[in-house]
Amino acid sequence: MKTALILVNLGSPDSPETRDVRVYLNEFLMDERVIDIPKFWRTLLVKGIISPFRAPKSAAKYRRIWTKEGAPLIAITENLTKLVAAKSGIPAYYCMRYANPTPSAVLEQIAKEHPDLDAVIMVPLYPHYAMSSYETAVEHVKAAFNAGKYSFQLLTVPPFYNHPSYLRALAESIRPFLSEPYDHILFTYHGVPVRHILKSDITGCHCMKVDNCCEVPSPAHQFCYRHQVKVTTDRVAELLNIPKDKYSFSFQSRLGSDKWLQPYTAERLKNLPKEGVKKLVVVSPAFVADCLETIEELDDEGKEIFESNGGEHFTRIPCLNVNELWVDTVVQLAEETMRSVFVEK
Ligand SMILES: C=CC1=C(C)c2cc3[nH]c(cc4nc(cc5[nH]c(cc1n2)c(C)c5CCC(=O)O)C(CCC(=O)O)=C4C)c(C)c3C=C
Ligand SMILES: [Fe+2]
Ligand SMILES: [Fe+2]
Repeated sequence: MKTALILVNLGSPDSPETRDVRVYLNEFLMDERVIDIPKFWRTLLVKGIISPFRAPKSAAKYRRIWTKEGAPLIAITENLTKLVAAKSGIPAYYCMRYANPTPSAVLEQIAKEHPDLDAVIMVPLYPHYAMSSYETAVEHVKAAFNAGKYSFQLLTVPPFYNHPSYLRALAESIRPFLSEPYDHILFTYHGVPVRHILKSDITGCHCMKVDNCCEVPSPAHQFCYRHQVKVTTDRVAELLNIPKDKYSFSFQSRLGSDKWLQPYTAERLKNLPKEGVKKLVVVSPAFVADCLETIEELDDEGKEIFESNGGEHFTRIPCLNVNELWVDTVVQLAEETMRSVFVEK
C-alpha cells in the first residue's frame, strides 16, 4: 500500500495584524457548523458586529503569543507532522480548516509529489467529536478532495477520545506535574453551544433530555462532545489514580450570549479558591497543540482570575504538542485506519 498522511488542525490568522485576523474570523465564524443560523443573519452578525469589534482585540492577543516561527498552533502542527513522517516512514503533510495552508493546496501538492499513491489518511487533530471542530474539518477536506481529480482514496481517522494510546500519552504528560502537592486538577475543554449537542444527537431524544445522559449508554455518544470529554477525563483520572473529589471538568472560550456547556471555566477558576483549592493544576485535553486558547486564555487570563480570587499556585500543563507518546499515537491511529480498510476487505 502506498499511503500519505494529512494532519488537519483548526488554523490561525496569517499574521497577528488586525486585517489578517479579520479575514480569519470571517472565514471561521461564517462556517455554518460554527454559527448555525440562516446565512443572512450570520453574515449580518459576523461581518457587521462580531468581526469588526473582535478583530482588533483578538489581534492584540495574537501579537502576545506570536513567535519567531509564527502562530504557535501552526508551528507545532508543522513540527508534529515532521516527527510523524520520521517515525512512520510515511510522507506526512498538514493543512488547516481555516486560513492557510488550505486542504486543496496540500492535496494538490501530495498528488504532484506522490503520483502513485493508493490512499491518503486524514488525521483530524481533535480527540473529540464536535460539529464545530472535527466534523467541519473533515467535511472541508472531503469537499476539497471531491472537487479535485485524485487517483487515491481518502480515509479518515475517527475521534480518539477513548483510544488507549491517546489516553496514555495524555496521562503521562500530566503525571510529572502531580509529583508536587496539589489540591485539585481541572480538565478544561473548549466549550460548544448546548444547541450543537442537541443537533448532533442522532436519537433525537437522549442528549440533555435523559437524566445523567452522558453516563447512560446511547448511540448518541458517537457524536456527543460532552460524553466524549467526560470519558477522556474519567479514564485519565483512573490511569493516574486521582481521587474523584480531586478533579473536575469545565468548558472555556464561550462566544456570544447563547447557553454553552457548563460549568464555565472562568466561573470555576473564580470559585475554586473559595472551596479551599489554593494549588491548582489545569490541563486542556481538547487542544492537542498550544494555541491562543491555552497560552493567552489560560496562562494569562485564567491564572489572573484564579489568583485574584485567592488562589495561590496555578500550574498549566502544556498540550501534547510534539510529545513522543503523542507522535506514536498519531502514527498508530493512521495505521489502524489504514488496516481497518485494507486488511478487512
Ligand atoms: C475543540 C476544539 C474547538 C471547538 C469545539 C471550537 C468551537 C468554537 N470556537 C468558536 C470560536 C472561536 N474559537 C477561536 C479559537 C480557537 N478555537 C479552537 C478550537 C475549537 N473551537 C482553537 C484551537 C482555537 C485557537 C486558534 C489559534 O489560532 O490559536 C476563535 C479565534 C480567536 C478569538 O477571537 O477568540 C474564535 C472566534 C466557536 C464560536 C465555537 C463553537 C461554536
Ligand atoms: Fe474555538
Ligand atoms: Fe450526553
